[in-house]
Amino acid sequence: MPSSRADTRPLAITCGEPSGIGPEVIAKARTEISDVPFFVIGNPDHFAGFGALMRLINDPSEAGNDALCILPHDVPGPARPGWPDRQQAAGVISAIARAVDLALGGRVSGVVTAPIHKKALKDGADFPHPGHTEYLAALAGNVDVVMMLACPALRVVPATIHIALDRVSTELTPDVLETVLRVTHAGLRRDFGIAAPRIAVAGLNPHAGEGGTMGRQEVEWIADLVARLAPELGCFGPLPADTMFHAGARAGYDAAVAMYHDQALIPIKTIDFAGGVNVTLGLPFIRTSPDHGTAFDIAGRGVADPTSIIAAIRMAWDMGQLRNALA
Ligand SMILES: NC(=O)C1=CN([C@@H]2O[C@H](COP(=O)(O)OP(=O)(O)OC[C@H]3O[C@@H](n4cnc5c(N)ncnc54)[C@H](O)[C@@H]3O)[C@@H](O)[C@H]2O)C=CC1
Ligand SMILES: NCC(=O)COP(=O)(O)O
Repeated sequence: MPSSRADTRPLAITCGEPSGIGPEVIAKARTEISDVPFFVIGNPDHFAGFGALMRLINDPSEAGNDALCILPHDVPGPARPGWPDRQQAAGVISAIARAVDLALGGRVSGVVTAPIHKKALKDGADFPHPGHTEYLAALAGNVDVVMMLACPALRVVPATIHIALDRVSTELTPDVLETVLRVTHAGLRRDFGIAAPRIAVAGLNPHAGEGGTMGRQEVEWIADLVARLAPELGCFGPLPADTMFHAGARAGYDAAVAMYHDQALIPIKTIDFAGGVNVTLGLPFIRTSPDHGTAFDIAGRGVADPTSIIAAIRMAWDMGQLRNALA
């Protein structure tokens, strides 16, 4: 029988890159959200000066809505806006691992990650992953995950994520695409409450290959794969990517699966950069993130817009309530 009780566990927010806009937007989010308990894993010094009342906690159970609650974590040194410190990289990474431990242990209702600077983590701590998505999948036991970017007007999934363009056509295989479609379908049902998702699949090549004249993947395997999975997963395509994101086309699907990073992220960041949320589907816990990065060019100026992290916090919270209600 579905549970009628709310999930009252707080969300854990990871500090992300201290010299980016993460601390500022987290603090701003706290001043605007009064109905979601959350706490940050990070160095309290990095969150001072952004207008939020702060309270240090020793355990997630002490988190509330009254202040920006901080679970202190060893991310040493001051934050210098726009200038990442190599000595902070290990702490930024271990804060993510700590949040995952709390989530896997059932101590928090979900994890929201503030932006990391991938190169700073590589330079400072030889971070072997291209982003959170891949790191979280590894921490969770190498599960199959997909990256979804979601806003009220559009949900998109890149089938390949942080790889160079010249690797896309070899790394995009039938197995990869089938897994992405399955994880996307399951995520739409579980976390977005869509009973029978419709998933539009983009072609890889211009005009979805134009019958094989502009690329062969569509006629050689993508169309057959999509057709085979259609009865089970509600997928259709491949569609020409250049014409599947206008408003009329978007009305025909619940999510679009694109073949590579920019094919998916350009439309959503154009439509709703402020309100987009990055959500990882397939993990054994909830994870969301703002769609933007560390924005070094504006860090420390007080002008960062918290809309995306607010949407990320609300989405994680709502997903937690939905999962709890259905448990
Ligand atoms: N979830 C994550 O950890 C993400 C991390 N990144 C990382 O962030 C770093 C910088 O990436 P960029 O491509 O420069 O993208 P970015 O999103 O950091 O910045 C792009 C442009 O948007 C502006 N902008 C971004 N967020 C804003 C906000 N909240 N308010 C006002 N203006 C905002 C910036 O000032 C900049 O002009 C890279 O290392 C990238 O990998 C990027 C996206 C997500
Ligand atoms: N372009 C999206 C991005 O970089 C976020 O990636 P992740 O860190 O959430 O895997």
